[in-house]
Amino acid sequence: MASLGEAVEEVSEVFATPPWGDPDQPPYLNAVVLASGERTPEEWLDAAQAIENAAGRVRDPGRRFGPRVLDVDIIAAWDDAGAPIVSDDERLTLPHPRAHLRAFVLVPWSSIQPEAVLPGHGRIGGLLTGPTLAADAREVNPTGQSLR
Ligand SMILES: Nc1ncnc2c1ncn2[C@@H]1O[C@H](COP(=O)(O)OP(=O)(O)OP(=O)(O)O)[C@@H](O)[C@H]1O
Ligand SMILES: Nc1nc2c(c(=O)[nH]1)N=C(CO)CN2
Repeated sequence: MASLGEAVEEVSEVFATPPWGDPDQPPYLNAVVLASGERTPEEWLDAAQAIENAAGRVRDPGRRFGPRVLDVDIIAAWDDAGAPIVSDDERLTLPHPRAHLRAFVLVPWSSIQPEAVLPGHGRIGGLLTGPTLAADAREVNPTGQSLR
């Protein structure tokens, strides 16, 4: 967080979440950060990966959704005019291709920006109360902890 400095606008509290995609691992701790600034989306990804590397992130190619010490994803980005940035690039896909399936992303995001829209998928409140995610959302629990 300190490395993002004044770019940070809002930070959700930390939520305890059941592991998604690979159940044989402990619960995760997830939070969402809203940030702004002059960085391009690729520069935000560079910053995210630098934070992961500094935390000692090691990738296990045999375990796609396995445990990790820290994972920082770019969920969505908007240009200066407020238009969503869309990218099919493998290095940076925007919006994040699995964000709409993940209560562990949408519940923390909703807690700091309840009216937010995930580009291409609609209001996050609608996603969270829909048939796919409502049950998952009930298992995302606030911890009272803060990243700040
Ligand atoms: N929106 C994005 N945010 C973060 N990484 C992305 C994004 N789009 C593509 N990538 C690429 O995905 C690669 C794998 O990232 P990572 O290891 O964090 O995936 P993961 O966290 O295991 O899975 P997931 O992407 O489903 O959360 C990164 O090297 C990065 O270049
Ligand atoms: N609850 C939860 N599950 C996950 C998470 C995560 O951040 N939270 N990240 C993953 C890697 O993409 C795989 N599964």
